[in-house]
Amino acid sequence: MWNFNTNITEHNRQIMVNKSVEVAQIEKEWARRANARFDWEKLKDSYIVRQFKKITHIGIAAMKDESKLQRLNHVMSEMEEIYSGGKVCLSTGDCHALEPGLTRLLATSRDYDLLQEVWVKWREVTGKKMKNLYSEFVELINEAHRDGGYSDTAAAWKSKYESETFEQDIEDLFIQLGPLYKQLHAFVRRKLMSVYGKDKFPTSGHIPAHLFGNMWSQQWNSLLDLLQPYDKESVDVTPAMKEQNYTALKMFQVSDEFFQSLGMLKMPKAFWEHSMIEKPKGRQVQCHASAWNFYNKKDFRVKQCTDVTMSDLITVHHEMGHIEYYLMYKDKPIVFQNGANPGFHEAVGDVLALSVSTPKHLQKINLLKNVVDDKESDINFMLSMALDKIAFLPFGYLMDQWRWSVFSGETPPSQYNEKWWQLRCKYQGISPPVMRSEDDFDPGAKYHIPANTPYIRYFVSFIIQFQFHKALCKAANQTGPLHTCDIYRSKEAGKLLSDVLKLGSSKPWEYAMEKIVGSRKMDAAPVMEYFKPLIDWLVEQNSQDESIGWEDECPMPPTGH
Ligand SMILES: O=C(CCC(O)(O)[C@H](Cc1ccccc1)NC(=O)c1ccccc1)N[C@@H](Cc1c[nH]c2ccccc12)C(=O)O
Ligand SMILES: [Zn+2]
Repeated sequence: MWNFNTNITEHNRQIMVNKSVEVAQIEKEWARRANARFDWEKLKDSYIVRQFKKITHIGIAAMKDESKLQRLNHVMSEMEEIYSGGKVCLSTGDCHALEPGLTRLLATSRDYDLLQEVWVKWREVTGKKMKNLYSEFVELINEAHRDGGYSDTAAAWKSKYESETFEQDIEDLFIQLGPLYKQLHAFVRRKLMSVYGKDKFPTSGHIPAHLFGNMWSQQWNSLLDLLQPYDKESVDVTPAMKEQNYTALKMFQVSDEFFQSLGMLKMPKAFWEHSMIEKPKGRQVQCHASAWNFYNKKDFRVKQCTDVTMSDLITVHHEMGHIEYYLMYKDKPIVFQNGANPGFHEAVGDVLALSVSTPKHLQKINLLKNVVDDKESDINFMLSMALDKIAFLPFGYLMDQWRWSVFSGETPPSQYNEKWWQLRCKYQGISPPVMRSEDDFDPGAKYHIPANTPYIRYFVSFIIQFQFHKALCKAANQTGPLHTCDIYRSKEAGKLLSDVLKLGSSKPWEYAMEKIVGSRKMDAAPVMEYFKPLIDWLVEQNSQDESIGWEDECPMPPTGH
């Protein structure tokens, strides 16, 4: 897997596909033995029962027909290759890959037509090319999970949260945070109208999807220079990082130092020796960031095509959070070497990044100079955080709403793109800049769809990371508003977090949640508390805006163009 992802060749694909079939045989045999020899569900020791449960739930390896498993792995590697090889040639003559070229263009250009060309062409060279592969993939992966005892793939994915009410809980959280998103959406829409002209916006209230500075409109922090309400030093420290000749290595060292300041574990030698932290020249790699566990208690790696930007500094913390979790549970039985639930694994690094992002912390590490502590600076900062964390919520929610409907059969291949845009228009209040059809396959333009990586974990993470942040700030004796808290150097906060990370998946996640935050439920209150001053400010800013919100249905995109 590592070799294929860091050097995509036919040779490495063959090895990877064959290897995964071989590993599946072993997992299947162990699961068979466990079930044949023990009536383990009736055992009294819940710790033992839990281990048996993990041994017998082996994912797609359960596929009975080996040649179908071979085909499934091949189809997945083909989709990943299409995505990672995606290149877009613009009418300017320049050709770019997603990272860093298209990402930089989308983040910095304010040219409506150029942004639209990048948005359309990326979808042509990725999603459009994998539509048939994806429908074959859905059939095969559903068969694999049915062989494993689940009704479909969605049921297998949801089972990781071990909760009958999981879907309802998620929906409740999304509804609870909807008004906050609507306020932010109205504020951003008004500003973008003043930049691009009202005539570029549909009367339905939607915002054209290519104007957010992000390929998927999932995080809007690249728009901060347009949106920052008060003229103060920008909290986007990308210029300072470039000025100080930051390198990818320096960014990882900054993150490593933060973890150590909490008394948490530093990166082992192998991490610094084997990680791929920059895009290599001369070979095709999967640039989407990821953190790898080689299950030998020594070898842990990050693969990231790091760009020297603040956004990537945050992603560095995200990936290091995965590695920190690996290190914390490395001495647990293999079956427990996982997050308490997938959302926990995604939250670790982001929790630290909430502290790193504060102006006072950025000043501590010399990336901001004359930080003033006044209301206007506060609003600027909270807006920048909302463009990352609040803007993300509907996207984090809808990705698997779409996939669950596909796996369950509710959305057939003939409606893949229609269903996708229904959700995008309804939940995000965005619209496609040009006509879409079923020849397109826009979900495939987002890494996690061809990579078959579940996504609701990020929605869960964006909620629980604020619960963790609040609890760690209390442990660090941080008084003052939640959004100003920086847990840097707090050994108490570090211990509170470490003690839970060490559990891995050996205890139900509600137990782990209770150990950190004192309650067993996901709760949006800390998110609301963190953004409270901004919410009041946005409501006041939007009070003249008669049209908060948008119609459920997608508008007709402009013709011509
Ligand atoms: O996809 C990622 C980061 C990649 C990952 O670290 O989550 C990576 C994805 C992956 C999963 C499986 C195979 C290959 C890649 N996940 C891991 O590396 C990972 C590690 C341990 C356990 C589970 C997943 N972030 C999401 C959204 C996101 C969440 N937090 C963020 C912070 C900053 C920027 C983006 C995000 C995105 O880009 O849409
Ligand atoms: Zn992650």
